[in-house]
Amino acid sequence: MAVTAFPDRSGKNDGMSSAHPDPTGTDLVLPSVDELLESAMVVALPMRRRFRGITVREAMIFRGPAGWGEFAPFVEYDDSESAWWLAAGIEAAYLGPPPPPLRDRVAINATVPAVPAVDVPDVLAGFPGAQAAKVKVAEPGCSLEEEVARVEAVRALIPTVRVDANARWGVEEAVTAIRAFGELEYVEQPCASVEELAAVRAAVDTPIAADESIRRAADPMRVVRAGAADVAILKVAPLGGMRRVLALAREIPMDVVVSSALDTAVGISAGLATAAALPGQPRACGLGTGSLFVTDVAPPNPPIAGELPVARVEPTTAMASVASPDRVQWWTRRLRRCHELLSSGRHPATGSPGGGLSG
Ligand SMILES: O=C(O)CCC(=O)C1=CC=C[C@@H](O)[C@@H]1C(=O)O
Ligand SMILES: [Mg+2]
Repeated sequence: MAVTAFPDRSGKNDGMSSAHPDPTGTDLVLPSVDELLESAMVVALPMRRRFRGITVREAMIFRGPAGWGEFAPFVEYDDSESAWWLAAGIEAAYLGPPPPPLRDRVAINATVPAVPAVDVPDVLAGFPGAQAAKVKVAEPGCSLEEEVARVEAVRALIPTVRVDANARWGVEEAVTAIRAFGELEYVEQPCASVEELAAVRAAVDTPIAADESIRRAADPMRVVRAGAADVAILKVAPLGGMRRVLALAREIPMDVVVSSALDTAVGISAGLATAAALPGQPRACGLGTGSLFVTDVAPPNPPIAGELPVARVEPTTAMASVASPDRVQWWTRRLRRCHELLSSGRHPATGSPGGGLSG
């Protein structure tokens, strides 16, 4: 039973999507939840600034024969969606990174939370040498003028600017904002639906990137078939693992940008290993979010000349803020529920004929 490439997530088909079986597929038996819990640690990482509505990032990491894996779906995600993140963590810990690495360093973009323009230089100082920057916009409570000022403050230091609205605009609002921001590399997920992305894409010259329309979709390829985006943002944890991201990247006829799910250094190492296996000259990846943490599960690893090394990570609890007992219990229960979904063989991340992560 091999680790599959990218099975259809819609649940409508019991087979694979047209993704090619991973040529490096390796047999993998789902470890028991008790085995995972033997090495599991739950951390609560303090963040330098509010990002994605949080100031503390909780995560569970565990060790397997191939290294460390991460299980850190955002706390509001349900078990069915969270099970994809567990599949990714188990792949990293029990299979390790996919071959072949085509590079040993990966260019990363700076990530700018929804900060006032005056704070932008301090934020960018955490991403030395970055040649691109992604700016959070459509922040509740921020005026368009404040967001234009944030984008312009970033562009003054890093000319290649992306923005990410996290699906918060309607079509008209998106078009107005995009025109106000001026020259952008792309706009990530301006609206929620594929249809709205297509409408915005038809109305502006700025390229559109799809993120939530891929990582939170029953069928990640629908945005591609609808011609609703120019760039695909791929995240290892929500999409179920490194091999599934690479299989999806082979399927998608557009540039892909591997980005973080606000992972600890463990999850970031999986993202870097994935980006390192992408053919061609990938754009800068959204894998620099370690700079947003005050402490991580491994020593600080700031980018050098805008790049991060592709390397395994050996966490040390000394570096991390171990979570409180009640949060450890919450994550332990969540792991058990998601593991049950995976071991049932009914979850689309496992058990698909021809392979899969299965019990
Ligand atoms: O892409 C980046 O520069 C960093 C990653 C990033 O922006 C995100 C990580 C996790 C969840 C989201 O808030 C956000 C995104 O939507 O891409
Ligand atoms: Mg995004």
